[in-house]
Amino acid sequence: MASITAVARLVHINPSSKLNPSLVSATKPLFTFFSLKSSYSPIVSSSAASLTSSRAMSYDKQLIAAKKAASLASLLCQNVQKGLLQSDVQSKSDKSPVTVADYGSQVLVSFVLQQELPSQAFSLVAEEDSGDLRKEDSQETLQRITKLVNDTIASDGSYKVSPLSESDVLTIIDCGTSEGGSNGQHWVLDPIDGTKGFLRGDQYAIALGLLDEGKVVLGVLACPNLPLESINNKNQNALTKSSSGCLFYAQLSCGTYMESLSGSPPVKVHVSDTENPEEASFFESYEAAHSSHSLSGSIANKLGVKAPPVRIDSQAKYGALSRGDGAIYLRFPNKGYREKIWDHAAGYIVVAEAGGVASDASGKPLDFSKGRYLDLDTGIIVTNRKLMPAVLKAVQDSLKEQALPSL
Ligand SMILES: Nc1ncnc2c1ncn2[C@@H]1O[C@H](COP(=O)(O)OS(=O)(=O)O)[C@@H](OP(=O)(O)O)[C@H]1O
Ligand SMILES: [Mg+2]
Ligand SMILES: [Mg+2]
Ligand SMILES: [Mg+2]
Repeated sequence: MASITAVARLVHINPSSKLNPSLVSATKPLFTFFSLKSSYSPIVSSSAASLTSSRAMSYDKQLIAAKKAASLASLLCQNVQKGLLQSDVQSKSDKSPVTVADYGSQVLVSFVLQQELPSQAFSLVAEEDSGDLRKEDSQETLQRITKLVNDTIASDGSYKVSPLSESDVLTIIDCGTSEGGSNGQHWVLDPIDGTKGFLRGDQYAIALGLLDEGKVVLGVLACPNLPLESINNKNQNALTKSSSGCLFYAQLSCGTYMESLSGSPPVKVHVSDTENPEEASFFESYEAAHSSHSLSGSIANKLGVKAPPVRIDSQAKYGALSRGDGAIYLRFPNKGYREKIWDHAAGYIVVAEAGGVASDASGKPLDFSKGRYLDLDTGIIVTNRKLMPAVLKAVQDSLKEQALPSL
């Protein structure tokens, strides 16, 4: 009952009335015209773009809500990063780190989306769950998250709600357990992508996407430590300059825009249009455990790429690629690793709407309709249309060589 009351209060419905059906996992489209969007293809051709442009306004409200949610979550993350305490970091059962900011960001995004879109069905596929926070020894951490969230909501001032209780916070975190899929609309959230980068004081992103009938139709990437200037390998010292951070956003058939997190006017961005692999610099994960640096090195050699790789954490790589800081993003996790949709959904549409393309190593487009995981062959390649055939060939040749027994 406590959870029903908590969530009911969030959307201003009478707690004594029946639970708003819109709060239960959404599987049906709200309006019939959403289902007409099935013509969307991850590689947006100009004809597909013109076919859908008359309906592209459909996600405007969701975009405004998503930008607000990601911006507020960024504030919380920036405050935590400034004064990171050891007790703010815990280890999840898979040994990956999670911080009070990951949880706080997830609560804020879920809260803002429900506040801003009260009449819409709400389904959220998000990285974090409340399991560890419900353990006895997490009481202090939960208190800290609750205070961080309440302080951030109060500092924003737009929501006249009483402060969230710890139980509200746990309930809201668990709004993120949706399985997603190919029916209806689902938000997809990585509350902090690049937690290791966040802990190092480096790059991280709040990554929020929206799926409609299994396709990504909207994405917002807040990158609080990414400068507005290019971070291409000639300008890597831009990464050490203080900056207000970047907000990238994209809506199906409407292009990709970037503005500063402090609210500068948006600029339309486009991926690099280079056709010459020798001029193309590439991005890869900072963490070698997340993506084979030797394999991408071999691919870059085959392509004749001259510049050294730019290694930064998180989907900030997709943001940087969308504005042409580099031309290729290569990602090759260890065999057996399953990619999650929240690690790519927002970044994917930010790049696709800026004119880029993404595929797995076999050339198949990324498929976000299969639930919480992406089903892929071997790795992820993101680049512009002109370079994709050559990059794909170099990837496949390198993978074949790697599979050969060494003499
Ligand atoms: N073993 C392994 N292989 C591949 N990927 C993994 C692995 N472990 C984790 N992750 C996921 O990587 C997410 C961080 O993104 P990046 O790899 O782009 O960042 S980094 O440069 O490596 O820091 C990171 O996202 P967050 O957990 O949100 O930080 C993970 O989902
Ligand atoms: Mg992630
Ligand atoms: Mg994360
Ligand atoms: Mg994580």
